Amino acid sequence: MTELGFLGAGNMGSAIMRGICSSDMQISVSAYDKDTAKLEALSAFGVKPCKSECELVKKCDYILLAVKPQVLGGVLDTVAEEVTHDKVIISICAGISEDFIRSHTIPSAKVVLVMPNTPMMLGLGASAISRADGVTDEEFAFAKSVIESCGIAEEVPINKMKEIIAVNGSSPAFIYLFAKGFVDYAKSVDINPDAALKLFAQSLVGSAKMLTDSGMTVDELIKQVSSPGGTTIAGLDKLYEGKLTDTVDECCKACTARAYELAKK
Ligand SMILES: NC(=O)C1=CN([C@@H]2O[C@H](COP(=O)(O)OP(=O)(O)OC[C@H]3O[C@@H](n4cnc5c(N)ncnc54)[C@H](OP(=O)(O)O)[C@@H]3O)[C@@H](O)[C@H]2O)C=CC1
Ligand SMILES: O=C(O)[C@@H]1CCC=N1
Repeated sequence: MTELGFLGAGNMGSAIMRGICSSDMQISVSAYDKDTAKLEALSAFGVKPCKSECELVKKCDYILLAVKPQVLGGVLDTVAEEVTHDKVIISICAGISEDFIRSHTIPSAKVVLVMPNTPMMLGLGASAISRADGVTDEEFAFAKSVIESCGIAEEVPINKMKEIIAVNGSSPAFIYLFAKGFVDYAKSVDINPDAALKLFAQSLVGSAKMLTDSGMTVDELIKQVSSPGGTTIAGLDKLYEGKLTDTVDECCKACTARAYELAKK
């Protein structure tokens, strides 16, 4: 049976493990985390705890790196001797490149890079995925199926894995901040914030479905809501005046710049 192991069982690692363990994938899942309480919680899903990073890497065919980028170099140095040519390393660490992983393990390490997002916790994740040279079609298909156990996955060129972070990895936070603006407004005009949050959240779900399923472009969808002389145009004018799309562009660029900084650590 294929052995998949997780280094790190925090927010993202545990979300992916729960996704796999609730799917019909016939694989053995193991994990190591410094916090043994996290491993105990996952044992209820059938995840086997390991006592060290090295024990995990030694036993597994696929190793999924789910620690913070800032500690990854040290973790890889610890396990480097256990990384062999037949193992596949799947990394979800923001900013981390295949070269970084290879420089801390072996030059020919097989690497799959993934940028997931927190909606994975509900099985509604959106992950960008890419493979470095040397990963076979079969190995890549396996890695993709692991990620797809908790949402959708889209292949992205490997040299765009830092740029994509703003679009799906970090964007849930940007969307939540946007939601906060609407709920705060509702409160300010004496509307129950819980009702407002439900209405705004359902508007997000519905709008997302329109984006993917209506067959219309983003501009056409905006126009469809904007009755001539109506309320939407009045609101949109303020967003254009505030240069919302320029601010989003700056936000994405800052996100990408930080990913390049993390890549150097
Ligand atoms: N959160 C997000 O929205 C996203 C995160 N990512 C990436 O996912 C990765 C994990 O993020 P996230 O799950 O949020 O972080 P968490 O802090 O929730 O999880 C990381 C876990 O790794 C543990 N850990 C630290 N050192 C080791 C070690 N040597 N061996 C094993 N486990 C260790 C941490 O323990 P302790 O807390 O005790 O240090 C923690 O439990 C990051 O690289 C991040 O860039 C990618 C996309 C989205
Ligand atoms: O903020 C971060 O660095 C991680 C990567 C994408 C979302 N969270």
